[in-house]
Amino acid sequence: MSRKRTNGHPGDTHTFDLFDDTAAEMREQREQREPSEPTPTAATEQVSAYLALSDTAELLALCERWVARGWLRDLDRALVRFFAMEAPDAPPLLLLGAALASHQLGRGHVCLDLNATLSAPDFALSLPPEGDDLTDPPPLPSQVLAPLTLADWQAALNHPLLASDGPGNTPLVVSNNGNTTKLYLRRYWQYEQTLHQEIAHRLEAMNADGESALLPDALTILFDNTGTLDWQKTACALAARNRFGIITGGPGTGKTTTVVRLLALLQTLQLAAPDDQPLRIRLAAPTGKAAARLNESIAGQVNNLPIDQLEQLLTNRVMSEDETRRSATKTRSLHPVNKQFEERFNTVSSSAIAIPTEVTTLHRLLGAHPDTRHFRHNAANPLALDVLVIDEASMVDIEMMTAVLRALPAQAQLVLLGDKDQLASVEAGAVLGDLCRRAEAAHYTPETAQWLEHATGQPLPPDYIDAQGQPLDQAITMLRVSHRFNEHSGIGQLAQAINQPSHNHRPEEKHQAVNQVLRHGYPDLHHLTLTDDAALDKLVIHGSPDKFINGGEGRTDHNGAPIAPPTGYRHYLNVLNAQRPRGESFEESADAYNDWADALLSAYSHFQLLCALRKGPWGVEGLNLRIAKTLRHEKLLYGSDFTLEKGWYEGRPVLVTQNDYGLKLMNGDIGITLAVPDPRTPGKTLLRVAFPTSDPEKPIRWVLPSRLHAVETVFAMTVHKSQGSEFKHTALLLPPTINPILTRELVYTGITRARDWLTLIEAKRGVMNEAVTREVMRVSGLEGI
Ligand SMILES: Nc1ncnc2c1ncn2[C@@H]1O[C@H](COP(=O)(O)OP(=O)(O)OP(=O)(O)O)[C@@H](O)[C@H]1O
Repeated sequence: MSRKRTNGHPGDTHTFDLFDDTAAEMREQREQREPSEPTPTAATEQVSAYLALSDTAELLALCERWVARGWLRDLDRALVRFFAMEAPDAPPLLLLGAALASHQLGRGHVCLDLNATLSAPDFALSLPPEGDDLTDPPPLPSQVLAPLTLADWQAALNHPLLASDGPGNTPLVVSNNGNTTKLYLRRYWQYEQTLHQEIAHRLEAMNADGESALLPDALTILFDNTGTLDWQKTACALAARNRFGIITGGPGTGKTTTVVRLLALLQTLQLAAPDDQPLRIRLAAPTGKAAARLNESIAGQVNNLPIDQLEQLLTNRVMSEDETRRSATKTRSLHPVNKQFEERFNTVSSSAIAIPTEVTTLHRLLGAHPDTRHFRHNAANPLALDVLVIDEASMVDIEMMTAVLRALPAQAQLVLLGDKDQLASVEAGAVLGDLCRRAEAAHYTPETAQWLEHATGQPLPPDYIDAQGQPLDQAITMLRVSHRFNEHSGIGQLAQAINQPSHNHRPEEKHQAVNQVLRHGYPDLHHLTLTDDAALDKLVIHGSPDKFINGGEGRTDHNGAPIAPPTGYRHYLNVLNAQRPRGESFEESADAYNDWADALLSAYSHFQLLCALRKGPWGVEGLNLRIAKTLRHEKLLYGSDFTLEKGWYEGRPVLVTQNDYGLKLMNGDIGITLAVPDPRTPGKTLLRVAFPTSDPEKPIRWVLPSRLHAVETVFAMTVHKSQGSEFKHTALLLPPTINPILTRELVYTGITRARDWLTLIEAKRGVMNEAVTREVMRVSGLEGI
């Protein structure tokens, strides 16, 4: 094949004539085909594939076919159409790049990596869509891009109206770094630039707290000397030193525990300075569910803080200084925060060391304007705070993270908490994962190691010290010891085996490690390979406690408290029936109905089935209906097939899928549908959905089903939606065939939702092994900070 081509400069030619001769030949062949000829063969599809690179109309037609198949979004095609209209001389190859770059956003990537796309082109589209029967398929990207080199593609991206390498206002940005080329839509390139700059500025400006003479003593009060390297103490020290910090760790490694101590530490160091007011600290999480969970655990932990000892430390310090110069400080330092401050920041006590206990969502914190991308707080109207802590930061996408950093005052400190190995947000940008790529080996410089040893009294092992460490490395701590799952926990061991990065291990090694855990006979883990429907039905009804050692009896948690055996959905439906209030009037018996709903919601959190897919018999849609029918068969639910599939019925658990500020419901909230007395018709009932609130005065929000527009039944929940939640017994169902969505991150995220019990279900043996050796390819340019 001849490769006559130009470099696509508008001055050179108006058409990008890559493979021109071949394409012309092929077009001719196709035109000669009789209209009555049967459907296209592989050869004629190959013709379309080549034509798409030389002819804009052909490319648009191909995009159309991809959209019809669900491989590309309508949005992506619309963008390309628009570019083709605005710049008719745009090379088709540039337009193809734009379509694929736009498509990556819908799949979580902020840009298109051209090198990666050329080596695995079919990953650039949503292939294969669930349930596609693949008859008459359009050409695949691998067919379209087969003859292309990186240099060809780079040359085609050279179009002054549409693409530049950064400056200007072209809609596309091409970023060349060494041998890699990435194509961005400008907005996302801009987000990355802003994040880079904001984080780099904060890393340059260290906190005065890092120099405080009080730091080592305060850390000694907050952390017992265990004789081993305490990463939680290290995390607190580094976070106090830097204006930007990350604390990452798996489930139960003590992220919340650490951050509560960090807040006490920061407030103590602040009060030791002569002229400072208590810090204004805000806590936030990306979803309502995650915020509620942090709220709960923080409230529990704040009471265990050694506040008296920290206050004593402050008093001693003040007393030891020049009395006259410090007398004012003494009184002010230890003076409780005033009422207004307490109310504004919801601090826990009237102590001077004011620790906030209320967690808000990021949308609320920034002041989201419904239906726009804009927030009330931004660079021109920054947030009024000194410290912002964001939990579950792995779920924050690049757009939201940029909005947060833009709205943060320059002097304010940002601390991100999260599990770097979890699935990233479904929106574009795996910010936490990207920033933590080097967290495993720490890469602390000798200078940081020396400072840490002084602050914490702990020398760092040489493995974590690297003279080439980058500034960002110095602000990240990875917590490495799970306090919830010890070496006797199958959940913990499985998480660890799955989480070994594939580049360190051959797939067979990983399979072996995973299978060893599955076969070991851990008390909290059951591995189920489906051979018939009965086992799955039994699991969702009863939880199959008989499959666990001792029927799940006799286990205790790390604090010695007994763990109840695993349950299925019968558990909450029993509570629904057994504890139904007898009150005739919903209003007069409000407390009784609230207590009932509260007990029911708590019982619901004992079991959750998670799955990977949305569609098909192994996806949320198929499983929801199947489980509802199974529960009806057990006389635990009632309703026709139609009602169970599309309507409302008592016992229906629902998941909120979009924030609704009017109803005060957040994406991720779970509610349960209940029949309560109808105030207008005595003796009759009506359905209302009970949602938990964080308001002790009004613990349940009762909502009429007709007001709920973005909810879905949640007998089965996707792993993506389960992020930020945790269930006593989690059952993770993997479908029988491998699918691009099944990755190590997905399986890890699913199994770490389990608090006490995990049932891992393989619809067909072997899928788990395949899934755990496939990693999400995170494509972004967030590196080198
Ligand atoms: N250093 C420690 N020593 C003993 N127990 C600890 C320690 N740190 C945390 N814990 C306990 O371990 C459990 C998990 O801690 P925590 O909730 O802080 O972890 P986490 O990383 O925030 O968990 P997750 O996000 O998975 O819910 C808690 O019960 C906590 O009291």
